[in-house]
Amino acid sequence: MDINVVNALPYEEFVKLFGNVVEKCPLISAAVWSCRPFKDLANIEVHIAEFIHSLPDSGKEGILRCHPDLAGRDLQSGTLTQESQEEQSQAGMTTLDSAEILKMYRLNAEYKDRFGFPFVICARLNNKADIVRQLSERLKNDRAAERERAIEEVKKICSLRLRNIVLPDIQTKL
Ligand SMILES: NC(=O)N[C@H]1NC(=O)NC1=O
Repeated sequence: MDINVVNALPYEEFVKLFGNVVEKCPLISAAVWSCRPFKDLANIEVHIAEFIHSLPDSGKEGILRCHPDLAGRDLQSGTLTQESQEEQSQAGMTTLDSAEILKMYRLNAEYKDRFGFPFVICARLNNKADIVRQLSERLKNDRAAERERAIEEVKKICSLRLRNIVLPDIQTKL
């Protein structure tokens, strides 16, 4: 998709297309629409990142709370967004055995107890062993460092989702 096509999209179409590049946060694409014209895809990412970084800590934590747990209840009940379903599937979260599901459940609960928001990681860039290891390691961070770390993961997820929309025929890697 040419950047000129993106720049010509009316607000409603833009939000319909890009509304879930940050999970369940269409407000972000709604805000970024007014930054048009974009130079290129990377420029859309820059505006999204600037918007996220301009938020107070409560806003950043709100973004994190919009993310479903990895291998959590939404996955088990089939209520993930299509993007999240594909990402979790790619990371092997849809084929865990019951012991692995229980382990993820316990680690996710411990993380949420400690930080007050869910563990977020770019599933498409990690396999299940990476995810379990990082969940355990990041539990040792303090809340401020972990908030920033998790927001960096949101930006990676966003970047891959944007590429999937704008460059769907190209195998995308960060
Ligand atoms: N909790 C969490 O990391 N969720 C996600 N990560 C990802 O890549 N897609 C998600 O839904």
